Amino acid sequence: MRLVYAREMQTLDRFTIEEFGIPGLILMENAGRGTAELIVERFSHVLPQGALIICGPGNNGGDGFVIARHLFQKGFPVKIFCLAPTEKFKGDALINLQIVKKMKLPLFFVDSDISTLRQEIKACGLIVDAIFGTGLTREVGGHFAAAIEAINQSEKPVIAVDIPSGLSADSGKPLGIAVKATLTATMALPKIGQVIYPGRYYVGELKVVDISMPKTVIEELAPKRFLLDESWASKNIKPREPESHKGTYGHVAVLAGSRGKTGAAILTCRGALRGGAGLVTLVCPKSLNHIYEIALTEAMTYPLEHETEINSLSYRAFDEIISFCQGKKAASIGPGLGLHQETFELVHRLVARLDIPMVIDADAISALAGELFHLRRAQAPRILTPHPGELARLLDISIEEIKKNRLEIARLAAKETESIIVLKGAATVVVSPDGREAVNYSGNPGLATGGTGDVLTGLITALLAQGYEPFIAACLGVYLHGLSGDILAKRKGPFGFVAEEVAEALPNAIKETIMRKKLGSL
Ligand SMILES: NC(=O)C1=CN([C@@H]2O[C@H](COP(=O)(O)OP(=O)(O)OC[C@H]3O[C@@H](n4cnc5c(N)ncnc54)[C@H](O)[C@@H]3O)[C@@H](O)[C@H]2O)[C@H](O)CC1
Ligand SMILES: [K+]
Repeated sequence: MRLVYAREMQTLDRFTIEEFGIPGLILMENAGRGTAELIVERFSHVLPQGALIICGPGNNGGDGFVIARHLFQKGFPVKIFCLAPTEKFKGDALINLQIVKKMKLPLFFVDSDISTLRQEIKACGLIVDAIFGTGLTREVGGHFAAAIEAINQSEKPVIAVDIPSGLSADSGKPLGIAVKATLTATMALPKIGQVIYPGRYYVGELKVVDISMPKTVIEELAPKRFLLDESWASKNIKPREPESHKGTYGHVAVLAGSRGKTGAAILTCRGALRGGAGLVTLVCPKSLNHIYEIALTEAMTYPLEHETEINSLSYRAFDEIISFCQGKKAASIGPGLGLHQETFELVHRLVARLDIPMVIDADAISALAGELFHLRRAQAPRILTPHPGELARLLDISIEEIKKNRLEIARLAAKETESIIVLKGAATVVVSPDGREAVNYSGNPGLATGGTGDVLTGLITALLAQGYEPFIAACLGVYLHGLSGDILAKRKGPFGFVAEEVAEALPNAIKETIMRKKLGSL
């Protein structure tokens, strides 16, 4: 599903109305009817106590009038509270206000004194928040803020129309105050601010309402920005053909590990194996080989003579590594690699010269700080998987700057490095230099434990080795990795599971996603 900013949504809206001639009133009717049907489906147990629809002055309020009308038609008691006088309403919203007036639905107008509204909030079964949608332009104040505060204190089920009122559809931050919804019924497409933090806290469960915006409008005009959820993943995962063998799924080379950090190499191999690579070989310093021979069963090792005094790989092994990688389908480099100058020199040369797709993580990202031109000389796709600290070092900016707008900075990084950027965190974003981007919707804080990044690196490399197009490999890896964490959070608990288990749960995540694909095709 595509992800949009408010202004992009408004353009799609306008195009639908002006180019396809679908009147805004039809869109509003579909928006309101679809939301009313969702409310009946999910909240019929509290509807008999009455639905309280709170409307703002714009088309979001207009949606609210349509919802009230449809709930009334289905026999449920409704009460409509308008936070603006009739003369403030225009266009489709005004038309729907006049309809509910003619139908004599219970309709009240409030301004500064919201005492009546407070009483109704206490007495109702559920609240429909139709105050502001994508037209929110400034900090919420006055009686609008008081109403939102009363809604949040009510502990009633709250259905946000299009977006929780007060939440910025773009930044995902509240403009002063925002409704904390139980469920958000968003029109046509999810908005960026709903799927990143803190927006996700305010949205509750997110459901998309089809308002009959023509598919071609979305496919041709909507930005190539994707929400990585189970529907996206089930469309992009490829089930296996019966006539296949290890070679079909590629041989992954892992360049990782050094003294004291052998676990990172082992976890990367585990991620690659559980991610479906046909074969995995760990290229390692000879002095550590005996450790890996014991720790790794399904993965092979390729021990190298040349190593540094901290038992890390050295550029002196460059030629040998290049010849070993002939015929391999993809490589991981970085986890636990060490920060030795000779290792950094090796990273520079391999990133520029190794002509197979490569996932660059951890110490290999640190090696590229101030050396981005090696990436620009790359002869095959590069995927970088930094956490905010690593990206801050790579771009020589502060972590605060990254936290302020993760997607913006990831775009800058993709451009500067001419590589795909996976900026890990809540929520992980994937940005490609060709303009495609994605926000991950799976995962949870239980994944914030050492080594899960190594598993992700191996997993993405395995997907590259199986022939997934690099941007898809990065997105599918991020999604499956997060889903593994969700499976573990359900099965074991909100945190306390470890990286090894995330690798082990990958087959379950793959199964769930493929099952969903099969169901989707039924
Ligand atoms: N395809 C679709 O997505 C459709 C969406 N619909 C609904 O329309 C709204 C957007 O409507 P719009 O009139 O542009 O704005 P809002 O209703 O969100 O409200 C803005 C309204 O309020 C005023 N305002 C803005 N900020 C503040 C503030 N802080 N304090 C006070 N007043 C404020 C502003 O001047 C406007 O008048 C969308 O979200 C959907 O719900 C269509 O119904 C169907 C198609
Ligand atoms: K709203």
